Formats: sequence, C-alpha cells, structure tokens
Amino acid sequence: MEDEVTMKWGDRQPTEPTWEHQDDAWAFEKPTYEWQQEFEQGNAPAMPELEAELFGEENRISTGIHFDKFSRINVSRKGGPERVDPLQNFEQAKLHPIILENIQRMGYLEPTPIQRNAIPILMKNYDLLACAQTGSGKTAAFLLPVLSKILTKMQKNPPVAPLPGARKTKASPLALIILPTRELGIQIFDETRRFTYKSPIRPAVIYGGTDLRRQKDQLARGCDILIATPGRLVDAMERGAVALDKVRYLVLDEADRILDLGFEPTIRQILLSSDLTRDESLHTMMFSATFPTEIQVLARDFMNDYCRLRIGRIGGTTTDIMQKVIKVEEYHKEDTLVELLLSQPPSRTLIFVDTKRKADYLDDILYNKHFPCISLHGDRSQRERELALEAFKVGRSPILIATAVAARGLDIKDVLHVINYDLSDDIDDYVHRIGRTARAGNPGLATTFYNEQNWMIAPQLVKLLIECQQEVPEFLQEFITDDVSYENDFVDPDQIDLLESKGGGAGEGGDARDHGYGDHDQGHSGHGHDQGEQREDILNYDHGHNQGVNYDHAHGGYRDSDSNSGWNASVFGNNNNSIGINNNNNNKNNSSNNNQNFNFH
Ligand SMILES: Nc1ncnc2c1ncn2[C@@H]1O[C@H](COP(=O)(O)OP(=O)(O)OP(=O)(O)O)[C@@H](O)[C@H]1O
Repeated sequence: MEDEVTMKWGDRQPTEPTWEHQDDAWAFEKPTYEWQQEFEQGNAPAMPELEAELFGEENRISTGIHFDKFSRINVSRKGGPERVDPLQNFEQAKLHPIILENIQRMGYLEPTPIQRNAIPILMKNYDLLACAQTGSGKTAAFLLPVLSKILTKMQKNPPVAPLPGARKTKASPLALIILPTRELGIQIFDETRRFTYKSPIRPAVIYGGTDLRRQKDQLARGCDILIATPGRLVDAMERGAVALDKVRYLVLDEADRILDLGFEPTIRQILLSSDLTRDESLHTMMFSATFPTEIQVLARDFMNDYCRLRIGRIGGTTTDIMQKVIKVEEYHKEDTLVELLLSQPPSRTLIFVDTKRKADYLDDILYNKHFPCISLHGDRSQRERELALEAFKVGRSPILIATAVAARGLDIKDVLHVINYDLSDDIDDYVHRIGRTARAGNPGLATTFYNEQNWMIAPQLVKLLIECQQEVPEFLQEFITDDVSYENDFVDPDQIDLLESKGGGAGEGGDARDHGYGDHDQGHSGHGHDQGEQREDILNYDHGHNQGVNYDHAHGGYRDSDSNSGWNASVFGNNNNSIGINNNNNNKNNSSNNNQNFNFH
C-alpha cells in the first residue's frame, strides 16, 4: 500500500517552511501594507516581498475555462435604485484608482455577474441582500466598493497621525465585516490585504481561539476595516478594544450561516445595543449563496430601503462541478475512500465528515496508509487549525479531512475534488461543501457517499442533480418527481410575517442537525456537548488555551511539520492536474485546454 500511495501521491521531499513555522505568528499578524504619513495616494512605494506574497500566482485562483459561462446566468433585482446599469468592465465602476490597480494585480480582467450588478448598487449607497453561487466572486463584490469609498473619504479627510507619545487603545473602523468562521475571517483578511495594497487603509481581523491581548495590540495600531467573528467581536467591544461608532459599512458575509450557528442574538445585540450608528449613514449588506427565511427576516428588520439581488437561483450551484453520487454502506466507506483516492491522480482533495471524532479517526486511517493528509475541526487549537489549512494550501498535506468548519467560503487554489464522506441532511450545506471546488469558472469534481441513512436529503439532492444536468444514479431514481420548481426568489419583505405565521419558509423543516450551541467563540472555554458522535455545527470553539502544534498523531492529534513535510507539493500547485474516478455508470471524458482533465471510466 505504501508504494502504491507513494507512486500516486508523490515522494516524500523536504518542503520549505511556511510563514507560520518561521516564528509563532498568527494569521491575524500577517503583514499589511505599511502606509507612512508622508506617502501620497497613488505614489506610494512598492513593498516587493509583500507584493509577491499577495499577488503571486501560486497564492490565488486563476479564472477557469468556464468563466465566460457566468455571463449567461439570470439576474434578478428588486428594490433599491430605480435604474442600475450593470458594469461592462471595472473601469465603469468609478472605483478609486488604487483599487483599480489592485484589481489588475489580481489579474481580474472583467467583473463576474455579482460584481457587475452589486458594485453599482453599493456605489450608490444602497443596502443590499445579495445571493450568488459559490466561487462567483461575492467577496470582491462587497470589498471593492467599500474600500473604494473609504479611500475616497480618506483622500478628502486624510487620517491624522496620532501625536507623538499618544497611545491609541481602541480601534474605530469605518467598515465592519462579520462572518461565521475563523478560517473565513483569515481568508477575507487576506483578500483585504490584497485590495488595500499601497493604500492607507489598514485592515485587521479578530477571531476566537487566539490571545486577545495580541489581537488588541493589532487593533491598537489602528484599523479602518475590521473583519471579525461575532463572539470575538463582542468580547473585544466589551473589553474596550473596538468602538463601532464610526462604522459606515457593515457586511454580514455567509449571513445565513452566522444565524445557523446561533449568533442571531449576538448580531441583534451588535446591531441594536452597541455604539453602532443606526441612521442612513450606515450601509448594510448581506451576502451568501443560500438565504433561508430567517436571514431575510433579519435583513428586513435592520436594512433600509434595501435591494435584493439574486444571481441564478438561491441555493443553486454551478454546473462546473461534476457531481457524482455513489452508494456506499457505512461499513464500506473507509475502503471505498481509499480506493477512490488511489483511483485518481493526486489532486488537492477535501473530505467532509460530520464529527470531529471521525475526522481524527479518518486522518489516522489515511495517514497510516501513507496518504499525505491532515484534519481540521473545531476541537483543534486555533494554531493547529491555521497550520492544517496552510499545509493543505501549500500542498504539503493535499488531503484535508474536515468537518463543516471548512464548508463555507474557503477559496483554495486547485481543490479539484470534494468528497462527502458523510452527507449532511441539509441541501444548503451540500451546496456550500461542494462549492469548495470549481471556483472562478474552474472545473471540479464532487463525489458523495450515499446510503439509506441519507434518505432525508435525497429528494432535494436529486432535484439539484437534475437542475445541474448531472447523472441521477439508479438508486436515487425513485426520488425523481415531476416537481422541478424551486422557491426561486427572496421572500417579499411584506410577506415575511405572513409566511412566518403559516410556519412555512425556505429555512423551515428538514433540519435535524444537532446545533449544540456552545460558547460562540467568546474567548472562554468549556464544552461538554460534543464528546460523542454529534455533528459539528459549532465551529468557533475556544479552548481557552493553546494546545500546541505537535500532537501525537497516534492519539488523534496533529503531526508536526517535520514528520509531515515530506510530500511532494509540486503536483498540487499547478494547473496540470487531472482527476478521475471509476464509475461504471458514466463514460464522460471531459478535457479542457488548460489541462484539467476529468477522466471517468
Ligand atoms: N472578476 C474576477 N475575475 C477573476 N477572478 C475573480 C473575479 N472575482 C473573483 N475572482 C476569484 O474567484 C474566486 C472566488 O471568489 P470568492 O471567494 O469571492 O467567491 P464567493 O462567491 O464568495 O464564494 P463562496 O460562496 O464559496 O464564499 C477567488 O479566488 C477570487 O479571487
């Protein structure tokens, strides 16, 4: 088995240490552009090392062959300005020149549909509820106008440098982005570091599981745009590290997941009982690929004269993902997984399981079979979570076994295969999980293990497969119905109460998950709820202490960088990957001119 795996997945070779290994820095301490008082906008000097890190090809996703397909998707807009002219190009958006330069550095040639439509609305200062498919560029759709507006404000009123010797203790950001998971926070921080390059805007990110004092130090250096998980944000506000009175742009990213995790009271607390200015000078926006009714209720309660923008169907997914569903009984899943991994050329692969225990267990099984794997879940210390994701990104551990912690928003280059080892009961979860592949018009493969225990999701899964023109396997055909219609729009705000009183709505029913709310990332420890085989729906645990990175793998922990550094990363970082799975039901052989081949035989 070792030879077989090694031949497939590459020889062990030493790899360069990453930034995390060089010192004990956290992801929130990654460098941002160091603006000096004497710089002028448009004339700031380059920071070549930072520029290479931020814009290097290896660190970001290039558009794929299906990028053009985006433009054929249907767009619906309700509310907001009377007339919106979708952007033909970024230049039309009247974005600040520094932002335009960074768009070029990112290699974005044209806007995606969500960007074409959302940016003009946000530039006109309307509140926005926006839904678009996974991987279709929602992040830039809100970041670009927000950053551009901050820069224009700064140009009119340049920030005043603190007096010599003055000690700033409180951050007063102009923009606040709240999101459900720490990993997503780090990623949006990275994206913000890119778009604020050579600008005076200082971004910061705060999330649980890390030393709040160090995050406070970051905040004390000043912060114009703050990215935060809800619990840590409240914590920082209560400790006087953050004031919200200057916030003019408020974004809830993956808004439905924030509520799903039980953060609604926290969000309402932030929106209602904080020092946030709640008048027409505050612009609020919510983005996601899925929008159950609860989040639409929240939007109605807190947004003014807002625009509802939908690109494609709410909860729909991209046809760039080849979805395969195979029948696998529980007892046979391990063997099938190993066969599946061996049957394909190595490619960055994300395996979803439902429980933390199973993530550890499977990690052990695969590691002992010499697969270059690592796991990520909420029981890991934050340091371990950051290391695991980094190892996956750089290709040192190209197989990541994760719970739902990795399901939302993560944008990792060349994830070619998502495997639903355990299938969630919730179709929205399924959509977000498989959405970790096929980003920005690239192709991807999602393989789902299905058995009778998953009957609950079967009707919706089948509907989605049909909608995406995917093969419906024999064993799922009994779930095909004539009803191919979908609740395909936002609920009219005037109808929400009616809908709620009838007990209906997109977000109702069918959700048997154990949410087991815990400490919500508040920065204190103590969870008793997920010792067993409960599903992991609470992501932002805080153990109150850092358990270190060098866990003994035999005890379900992490491998250190040495023992895990040997896998040849090169095949996982280029565009030359090909993946294939054996499936007797399918003879498709899709190949593309950028050499991403999907071989099904
Ligand atoms: N206009 C563009 N041209 C090329 N690439 C783009 C463009 N806009 C965004 N991208 C890239 O597409 C990828 C996906 O974008 P993003 O992460 O914002 O998707 P998303 O819609 O937020 O997905 P999810 O719902 O999964 O969070 C990113 O790597 C981003 O850099």
